[in-house]
Amino acid sequence: MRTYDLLKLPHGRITKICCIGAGYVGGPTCAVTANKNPDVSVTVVDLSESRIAAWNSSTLPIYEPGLWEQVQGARDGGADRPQNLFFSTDIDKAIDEAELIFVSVNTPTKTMGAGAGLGSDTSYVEMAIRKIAQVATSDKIVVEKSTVPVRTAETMREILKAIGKPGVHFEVLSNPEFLAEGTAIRDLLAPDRILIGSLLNDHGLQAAAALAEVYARWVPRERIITMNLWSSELAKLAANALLAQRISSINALSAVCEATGADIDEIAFAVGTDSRIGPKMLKASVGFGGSCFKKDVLSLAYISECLHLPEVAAYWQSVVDINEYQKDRFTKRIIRCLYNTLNNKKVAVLGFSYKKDTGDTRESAAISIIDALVAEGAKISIYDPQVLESQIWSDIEKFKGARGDVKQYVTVCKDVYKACEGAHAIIVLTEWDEFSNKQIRKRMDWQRVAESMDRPSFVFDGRNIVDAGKLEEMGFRVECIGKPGSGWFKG
Ligand SMILES: NC(=O)C1=CN([C@@H]2O[C@H](COP(=O)(O)OP(=O)(O)OC[C@H]3O[C@@H](n4cnc5c(N)ncnc54)[C@H](O)[C@@H]3O)[C@@H](O)[C@H]2O)C=CC1
Ligand SMILES: O=C(O)[C@H]1O[C@H](OP(=O)(O)OP(=O)(O)OC[C@H]2O[C@@H](n3ccc(=O)[nH]c3=O)[C@H](O)[C@@H]2O)[C@H](O)[C@@H](O)[C@@H]1O
Repeated sequence: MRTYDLLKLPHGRITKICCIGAGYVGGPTCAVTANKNPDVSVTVVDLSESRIAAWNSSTLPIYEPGLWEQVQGARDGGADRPQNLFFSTDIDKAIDEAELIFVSVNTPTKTMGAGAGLGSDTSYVEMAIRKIAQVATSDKIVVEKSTVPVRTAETMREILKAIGKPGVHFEVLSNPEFLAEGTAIRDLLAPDRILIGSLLNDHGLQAAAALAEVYARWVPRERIITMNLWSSELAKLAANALLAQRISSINALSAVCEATGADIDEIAFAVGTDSRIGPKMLKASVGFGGSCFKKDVLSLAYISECLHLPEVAAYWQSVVDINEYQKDRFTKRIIRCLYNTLNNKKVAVLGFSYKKDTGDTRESAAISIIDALVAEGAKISIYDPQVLESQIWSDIEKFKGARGDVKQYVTVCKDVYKACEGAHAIIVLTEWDEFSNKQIRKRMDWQRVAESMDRPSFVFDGRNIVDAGKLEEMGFRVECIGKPGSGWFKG
């Protein structure tokens, strides 16, 4: 076996990067990497022809503030910079040409077999690894960017060794991604940390150093952390589990607030000023969504179960259980306030994405809440400033509560006023700035909405972004998360 040695890299450093998976992570991370490393060629590949075509067009496949500028600069080049970002479906060529390959494919929750509904489905990762092993004719650094169960790198190493061509050496690194959607570009440009896990032998450390060089072009050295492979893999799951646990904790407290007259925003402020707790990720909500929190917490619970740690598994499972409880509690409150019948009542849903500044709807609380309201016979009109109408219909088709054609019960509106016209209730499910009546600019005209609705007009704020007092002055009855509602004695 030829030994892997960084000095054998052309120019002694990374000059060509390939990224397998042109999704929410692969696209933005590579756009920033290419911008910050103009002398490195970065090719993002995907099985999906339509996704690659979109990345090569002026309508990118995902909405993310600041993404267009990053993509355009490196993809199209200009007078002062080369073209060094490419999107392609020629996976084999990109793999073979690169010295470093990011694996950034999806790792959803398993839907069948052992661990269905809990464990991570690593089949896309394995498919990508097998492809690398089959195609590579020169040494490669293979970087796990996807979030994976701890010790996945061991499986990757085994497959690469078994299938790879004789004399070709692969070094596997873990380099989990911590960006959040909606702030992806900001997070990538100024990350809290870059985490690189490697084997702690010479080859592993050399490969980690090569990857660190790529990031060091824009990330201060002290923020580039290196550690052993397994710690790095587990640290990613741990970070998401702890963040999700904070949200479930504050949401559990919000139930206590609603029963007592305490205010969850005041509680979050009071505890968040303790420097040991800190203020972030303490915003009570209708429940966390997104493609990762639920998936990664369940994955950690399943790993714990497989390691014969049932108490640990139950602990993490409870984070997801509270999240489901929060969505259910909010839905029941809506039904109760609307006099226990929603039959044929128009309900306007403002916001369909799982958080603001993204068009992503994966695991959005809106999906299960609307499903439950449809089951009660409500007529739902949905408005979201970014989610594509086709995406909303594709999510709604999976409804359990629908009777017959779902289009009898649901309409998708391009105009917020049309969505609210004649409604008995408005439900705010995403914290888009325009829904807040606290903002001066770009906000919707709540007075206009008040005049167009049926009475009594309810607002259920699942994000605590409205000023309830002001809306009550306009005649609304307002129910927020973790706060006394309009019906409360305010003494
Ligand atoms: N979405 C997010 O904000 C974050 C996601 N992550 C993790 O990053 C990974 C990727 O997530 P997303 O980018 O959101 O997923 P995504 O679903 O948006 O993108 C994954 C892409 O990989 C492609 N793909 C799958 N198998 C392939 C193969 N064998 N060859 C070529 N292309 C293939 C798919 O067609 C898809 O376009 C996941 O493990 C996720 O947990 C980590 C941090 C943030
Ligand atoms: O692994 C991942 O995919 C990513 O998951 C999250 O990022 P993301 O899901 O994009 O967005 P968050 O801002 O964390 O929000 C997740 C959900 O929690 C909700 N949330 C967030 C914060 C809060 O205080 N309260 C709250 O309800 C959001 O509305 C959203 O539905 C993590 O924040 C990222 O660090 C991580 O990289």
